[in-house]
Amino acid sequence: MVIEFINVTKTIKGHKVIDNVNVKFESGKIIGLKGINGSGKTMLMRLACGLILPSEGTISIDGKILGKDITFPESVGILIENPAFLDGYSGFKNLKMLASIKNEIGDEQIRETIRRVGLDPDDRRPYRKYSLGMKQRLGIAAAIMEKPDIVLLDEPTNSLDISGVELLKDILRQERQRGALIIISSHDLDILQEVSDEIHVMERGRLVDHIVMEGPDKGVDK
Ligand SMILES: Nc1ncnc2c1ncn2[C@@H]1O[C@H](COP(=O)(O)OP(=O)(O)OP(=O)(O)O)[C@@H](O)[C@H]1O
Repeated sequence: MVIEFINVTKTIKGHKVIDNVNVKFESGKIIGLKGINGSGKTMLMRLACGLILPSEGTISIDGKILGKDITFPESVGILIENPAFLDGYSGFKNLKMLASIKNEIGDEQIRETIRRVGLDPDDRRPYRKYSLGMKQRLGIAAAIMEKPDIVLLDEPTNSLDISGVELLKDILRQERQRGALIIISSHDLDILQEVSDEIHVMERGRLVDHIVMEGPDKGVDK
């Protein structure tokens, strides 16, 4: 699986929020996007999954151009900004509703994913009673439950406590092992350095630096 951006620019209300980006992301890697607030990380992720289309240039998934050959990537899990869950439903019921769209996974896989993010599948409390960290964990669960080829996580460490961050790091490594292409954004360089195989630094809608990480844990050594 390859996502390729060629000369991609996105202009919103006369403002270049993404400015001539050329980049290739490949399966089996954790790609970190680093940048301050407003640098364009969320926009890049929205573009990568077809939620918005470029004003100029092309984005392709395995050679198929988004907005032309395909509307969305076939298999993608997304956590971008606040996950949209139903307040009155439990975590399990929310995930079950989302899973019913594709109808690819059963109850046990949903329960297993809820456990993976450190929540209790038998917790009957409605989503509105969840803490911020629990909401974030459920959002991560929704993104990975169907074992998608592409996993996009925008600031996944937001609201997570230390144990949540550790859990997320394990999940990211397991997802890479499975062969997924994972893109995560963060303003926290330490976390990105720990898990990423590559880090792209964004500034004012541009990719200004590309760091390839090395180490026993990194995909580049495999
Ligand atoms: N709906 C919109 N209309 C106009 N400009 C927008 C809109 N949404 C975002 N922008 C602008 O796009 C730029 C990139 O925003 P983006 O949300 O991608 O940044 P980010 O790196 O994800 O920041 P953060 O860390 O704050 O989430 C910013 O300058 C922002 O003001």
